[in-house]
Amino acid sequence: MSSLSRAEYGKANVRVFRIVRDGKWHHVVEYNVTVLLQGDISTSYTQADNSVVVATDSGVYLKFYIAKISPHILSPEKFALHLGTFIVSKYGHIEKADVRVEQLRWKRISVSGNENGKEGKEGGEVEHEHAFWRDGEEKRIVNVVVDKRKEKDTLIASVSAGISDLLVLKSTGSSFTDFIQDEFTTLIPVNDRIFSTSIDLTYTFQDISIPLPKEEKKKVEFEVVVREGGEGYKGSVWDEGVFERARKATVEVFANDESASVQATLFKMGQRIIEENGGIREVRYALPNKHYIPVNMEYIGIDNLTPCVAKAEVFCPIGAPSGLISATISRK
Ligand SMILES: O=c1[nH]c(=O)c2[nH]c(=O)[nH]c2[nH]1
Repeated sequence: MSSLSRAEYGKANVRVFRIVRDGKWHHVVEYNVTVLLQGDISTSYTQADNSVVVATDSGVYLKFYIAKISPHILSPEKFALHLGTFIVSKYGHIEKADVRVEQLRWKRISVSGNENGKEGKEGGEVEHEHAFWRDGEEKRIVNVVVDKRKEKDTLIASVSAGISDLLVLKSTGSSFTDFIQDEFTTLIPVNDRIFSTSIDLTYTFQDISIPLPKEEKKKVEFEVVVREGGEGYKGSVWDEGVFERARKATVEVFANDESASVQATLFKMGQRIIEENGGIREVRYALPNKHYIPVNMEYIGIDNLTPCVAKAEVFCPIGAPSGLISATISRK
């Protein structure tokens, strides 16, 4: 005997690009959007009953639709909430929408003079009105789960956000000593080493509750959600500053910390984000320790390791294996 214990489905990685025109001053966002749905859909698996299926293909146009109509499109958190809220309130039998948005990093190109940009200081650089460049593979990540099962007449949304694929490296200011020495230990303790990682950060806000309007339960207006200080609103999920503060805290601690280990630096990063952002209840990092191995060049008659390994100048970056250091830091 067997039974269906969990089911969710949807369309993954729908690519959406949107321009918002403020006269000649354009804003652009590019998102990869994934939405997975749960609800009263089990018969589609167990009885081949497609009458309960919102086709994943429709999911593509639902995303384009909200990208077109949402006044919140430039904020990935609000866009994700708008999309999730719209879906669970439109389809009565869909109880939960799990929305993931990855925002690619398009930044304004700076140019000399002020022909096509905001007025800058004479001879200085100005931001261009409508020209952008991709600033690496880094992504801003948002995960929103909108759930209408938890409480009667209320949608509960959990919101987390963060960063992925932010590659950083420092060439000193990092050591790793005093670790366990036994018959398996080959690593040499060092007071000075390269520290490089690809930052994967997730911070989680307090849950938000969105009251369903009494008369028309099927038609939740997103405006209910964004009303500042609304019921259940306890933090700064709407505050665009959170992302920039969390990013700055992460890279500043990385750069300035005299690191005793990836673990110790990670904890300091998380502590600073919690301290600086009242609406965040939890921070999680996953940091691969990307190894750079000093090269022994004796084979070709060159000394690269004197007076010690820490003074090496030529290194071989290693793709795999890497250490993987992860932790969650929570508000007390
Ligand atoms: O910062 C580090 N933490 C570790 O747990 C570890 N293990 C290792 O081999 N190198 C390092 N570096």
